[in-house]
Amino acid sequence: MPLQRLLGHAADAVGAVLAGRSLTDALAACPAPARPGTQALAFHALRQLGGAQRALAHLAPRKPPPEVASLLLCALALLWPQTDPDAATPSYADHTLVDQAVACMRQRRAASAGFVNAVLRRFQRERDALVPAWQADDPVVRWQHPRWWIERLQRDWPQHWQALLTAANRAAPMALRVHARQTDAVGYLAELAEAGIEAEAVGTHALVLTRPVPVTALPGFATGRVSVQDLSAQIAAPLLLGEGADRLPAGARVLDACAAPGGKTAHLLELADLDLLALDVEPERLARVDDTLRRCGLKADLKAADAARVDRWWDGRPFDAILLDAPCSASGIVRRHPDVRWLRRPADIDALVRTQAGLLDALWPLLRPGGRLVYATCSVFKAEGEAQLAAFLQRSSDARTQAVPGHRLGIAENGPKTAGEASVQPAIRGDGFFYARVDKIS
Ligand SMILES: C[S@@+](CC[C@H](N)C(=O)[O-])C[C@H]1O[C@@H](n2cnc3c(N)ncnc32)[C@H](O)[C@@H]1O
Repeated sequence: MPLQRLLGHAADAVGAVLAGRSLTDALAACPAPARPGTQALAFHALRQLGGAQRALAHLAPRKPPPEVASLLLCALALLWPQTDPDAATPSYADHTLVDQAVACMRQRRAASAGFVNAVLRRFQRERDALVPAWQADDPVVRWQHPRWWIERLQRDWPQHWQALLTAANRAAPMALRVHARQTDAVGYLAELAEAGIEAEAVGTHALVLTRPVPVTALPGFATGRVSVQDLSAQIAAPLLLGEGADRLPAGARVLDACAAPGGKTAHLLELADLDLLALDVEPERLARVDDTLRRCGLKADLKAADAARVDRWWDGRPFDAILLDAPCSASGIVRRHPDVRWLRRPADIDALVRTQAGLLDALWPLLRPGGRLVYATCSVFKAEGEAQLAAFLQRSSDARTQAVPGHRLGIAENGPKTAGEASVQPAIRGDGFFYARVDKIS
């Protein structure tokens, strides 16, 4: 597919994000054959958006129309000098990029093609002086995140905020979970090798691919032999199930309160025979849980409901275990969703914290004495993790926790916390997550 077409689609996607839509939705509107290439360009543009916006404001003081601005932002991001050797950068020669951006603009809005050409060529000429100066005086340019986000990480993680922001701009590895009832990581590694796919086993049922592939290329994907799931997301099911004397008995009654698209639901059922109820407030998303379970040959009761409105869905029978994988800022998975940092506002975090607390308070009474609840968020913000848990423990006298594993930052400095994980290399660590298991005193 010619670069000029991909640039046009990427500009549409970035324009949609700037207008407040999610990148996932924006990419769904892109023609299927162009989607992988468009996604690579849009990911790159959003990972350099702080710098590209500063460059555009400097080079075009009079705001260009949105369709011109979004194309320029994509091209400026691609011309942005890359200082992180581990960053994933689409590699195009500068002159090809400029030519193709101009050709794209000529097709879309011929009157602006000369302007696009002038802005991009001037950036090429002046960037060696401009970029270091902007990086020195503006954290948004230096770290490519909104200022409030950087400040929150500085407050929460005074030792780790720089490593977190650097990691957030790298590509995420493709991690897999094999179906424990069908095979294990070592067995599946052999199947991958036969299919010519390079990977490393990083746990009994977990693997990481050297290079991402389409899921349809994975042996047995259609029949549930393998699923795509980040390494940190794979902590939830074993944490809820426990081990040894602490292991949940077969037939235990389990609630997965925020289940869609069903990655953790399937993992739980692959590892244990459970009487499991999976809820999600969004019926269309709940349908994806159904798809996941069918593909993996697993069964659960599914209900579309607001978990916090207990009177609308609970039959009065207490649960032995509850997984609350709560809605959150997604600040731990920005590697996979580079739009999230630009879409969120500080007030969203406060609202999410209130929602999470409401869910914890509504679900806790549904747990039998002696039961356990795992609270999880894919966030690195303490307000959605440590602080949320501390507040819950303070108002719940019958709750006990070891607060383990706590915040998982997805960076080497946050060291391995569970035995099976010691072999995972820093470069292939999981997403940022928070996990706590809370037990109800009997
Ligand atoms: C982090 S995702 C869950 C991911 C899922 N556990 C998995 O592993 O595939 C959060 C989910 O919570 C759902 N949700 C948000 N508020 C909810 C509520 N009040 N009750 C039930 N589900 C809710 C969202 O629709 C979303 O699907």
